[in-house]
Amino acid sequence: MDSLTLFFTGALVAVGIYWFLCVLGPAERKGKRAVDLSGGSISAEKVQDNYKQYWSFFRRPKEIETAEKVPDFVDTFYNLVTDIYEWGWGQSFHFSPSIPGKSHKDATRLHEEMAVDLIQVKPGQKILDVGCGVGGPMRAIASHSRANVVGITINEYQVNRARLHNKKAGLDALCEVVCGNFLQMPFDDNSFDGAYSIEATCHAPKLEEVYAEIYRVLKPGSMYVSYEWVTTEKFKAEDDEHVEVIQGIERGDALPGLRAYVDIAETAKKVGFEIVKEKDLASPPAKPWWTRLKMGRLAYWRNHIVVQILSAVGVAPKGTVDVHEMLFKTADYLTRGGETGIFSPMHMILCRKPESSSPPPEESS
Ligand SMILES: C=C(CC[C@@H](C)[C@H]1CC[C@H]2C3=CC[C@H]4[C@H](C)[C@@H](O)CC[C@]4(C)[C@H]3CC[C@]12C)C(C)C
Ligand SMILES: C[S@@+](CC[C@H](N)C(=O)[O-])C[C@H]1O[C@@H](n2cnc3c(N)ncnc32)[C@H](O)[C@@H]1O
Repeated sequence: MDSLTLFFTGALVAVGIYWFLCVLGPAERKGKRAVDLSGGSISAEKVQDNYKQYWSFFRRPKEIETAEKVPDFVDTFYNLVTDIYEWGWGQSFHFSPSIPGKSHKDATRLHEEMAVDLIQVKPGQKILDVGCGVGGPMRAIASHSRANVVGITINEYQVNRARLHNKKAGLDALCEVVCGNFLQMPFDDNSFDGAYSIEATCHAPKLEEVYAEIYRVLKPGSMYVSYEWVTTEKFKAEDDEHVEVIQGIERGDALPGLRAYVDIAETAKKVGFEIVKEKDLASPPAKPWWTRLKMGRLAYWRNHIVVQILSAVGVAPKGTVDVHEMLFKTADYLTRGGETGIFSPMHMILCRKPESSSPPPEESS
């Protein structure tokens, strides 16, 4: 073996060890390894077709006419992305402002705890997590508040992941997960002491429908807080670059059209809520939420190579490469949305269901 061959063999072994330790290793601790990437509840051979269907549906979010089909496509989206999210981001599928001196993990947890502090629940009370993902926020919130949390998600694969994580964390006595549509929830009227949604109701084709459902299941006098995805006052519909960024965010995140920040409180009032507080948690002095996305760019390239190799050797389903590429591009649109200030993923609204709840005013036709 000449010295050049020896050098390249050594370099390959070193890269292999680096991948094993730095790529597969840390992900394992988060609960998902690259070699376990799947299409959620979709069988491996159908992942590519499902991705194509998803893409043709959400390519033009503003033109989605059949609102009834949205939850099904959102379900498909989460089958396609859940493992990649867990592998590359962790168990909390949302953003949080950066906090100097704190890790992403701590900043995420503090953002979640703030939600439950705002709705002022007591230990033992029952609260609802609307669009709970694999339950990262639910576990942080249950540990912090000692309230009983019931989470709902449309995606069955996430239900199984969340239940597994709850059990592993020893929190299954406090945390329950239900598979269902948040537009028609399988819960009784006036049955929860509080509710929260973290970056989830943006998937509802009509915000009014999900807010009305949350209002229905809350006990009178109890509170609901939501972190909403919105376009801010800086967004100008006549600016082509703004439109490109917002459409990029909608396509890559299964959104049937982003809402303007002014619509949030209007909709909450319309279904009967009193508005207690409203604040864009992304605005200064909060530190940028998108730095975590920017810092990950090098890791995304590395991940892309890993996904390509795993897909080529048949470990990851065909189509995983397309999904990963879509997320790669989405990360860029989200970063541009943050840097330009035209988009916020954390427009916070805190509402109360009045003590004596008269039915909300009828829509005039
Ligand atoms: C609230 C929603 C999801 C928000 C975020 C949790 C996700 C939005 C974009 C996702 C990602 C983009 C790039 C991926 C990267 C290419 C890959 O290698 C590792 C995973 C990513 C970082 C991934 C992680 C989750 C996001 C940041 C929406 C859907 C309403
Ligand atoms: C971006 S994830 C956020 C998850 C979680 N809140 C978190 O922060 O980790 C959005 C969640 O909303 C859920 N969702 C979207 N549309 C839904 C619907 N119609 N009914 C129930 N859940 C839905 C998705 O399944 C997913 O779990």
